[in-house]
Amino acid sequence: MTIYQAPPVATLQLENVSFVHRGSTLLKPTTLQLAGCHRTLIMGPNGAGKSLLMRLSHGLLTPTSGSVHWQSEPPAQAMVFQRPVLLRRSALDNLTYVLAINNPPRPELKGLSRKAQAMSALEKFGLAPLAKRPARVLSGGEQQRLALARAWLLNPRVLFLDEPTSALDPAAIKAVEDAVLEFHHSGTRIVMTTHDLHQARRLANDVLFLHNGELLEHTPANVFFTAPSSPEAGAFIRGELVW
Ligand SMILES: Nc1ncnc2c1ncn2[C@@H]1O[C@H](COP(=O)(O)OP(=O)(O)OP(=O)(O)O)[C@@H](O)[C@H]1O
Repeated sequence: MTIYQAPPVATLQLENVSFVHRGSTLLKPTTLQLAGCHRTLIMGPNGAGKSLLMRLSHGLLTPTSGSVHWQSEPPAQAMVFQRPVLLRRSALDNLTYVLAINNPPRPELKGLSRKAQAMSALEKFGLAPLAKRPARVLSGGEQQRLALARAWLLNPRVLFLDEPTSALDPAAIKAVEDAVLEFHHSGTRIVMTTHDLHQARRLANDVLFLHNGELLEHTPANVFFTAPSSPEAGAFIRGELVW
């Protein structure tokens, strides 16, 4: 059996990154470093700038000022959204499509046809019986697993997830969390937003806490949950209304 050892993940560096839209500063100048293969959870109230920070980090948005860079070659990256964006095709075809435009395959799938690679991803995420079903009629949880299967085929070294479980029931949440842990165990760095404190406690190695477009904390999870340094994070953890 070949054991695939993932190489170290490049460090992401944000230097004074801000985002201004029509005169409003939505993200104040932010400097941070994400090093190592950790699971980083981004938390904060609605409108705090969590998604913005993630989209800027992933390169979907250009900062108004400052710079986003990787300390070596930018790694393969994928992003999973709250509402998965799927093509009007079958579940299987959604995956073969992404394989047709992205190379190379995951090391453990090398030598397999695109269809066989896609089927193996569907099996991995418990979707094989739904392979022929149109992706858009799948349930919310199934669609999210399909989005994760698609991300898995891209073999990302960094996976960004923007509130991937906010519309899901407990069983579907568990399936997504298991998948996140499996990505991480296979050497993928995780960066994820959530509103769910229990989920953050289950998954986080470290936490970024944002409030009103400002990064107030970047701390190891155990410190964040027991001794947050900002009053806003303290109130947020206690479940008090913060905005
Ligand atoms: N591309 C954009 N252009 C202009 N404004 C934006 C853009 N993206 C987000 N915003 C605004 O920036 C603010 C922060 O949005 P963001 O989506 O980052 O918040 P969030 O912390 O993820 O909130 P939620 O928990 O509600 O998802 C909001 O007022 C939003 O309307």
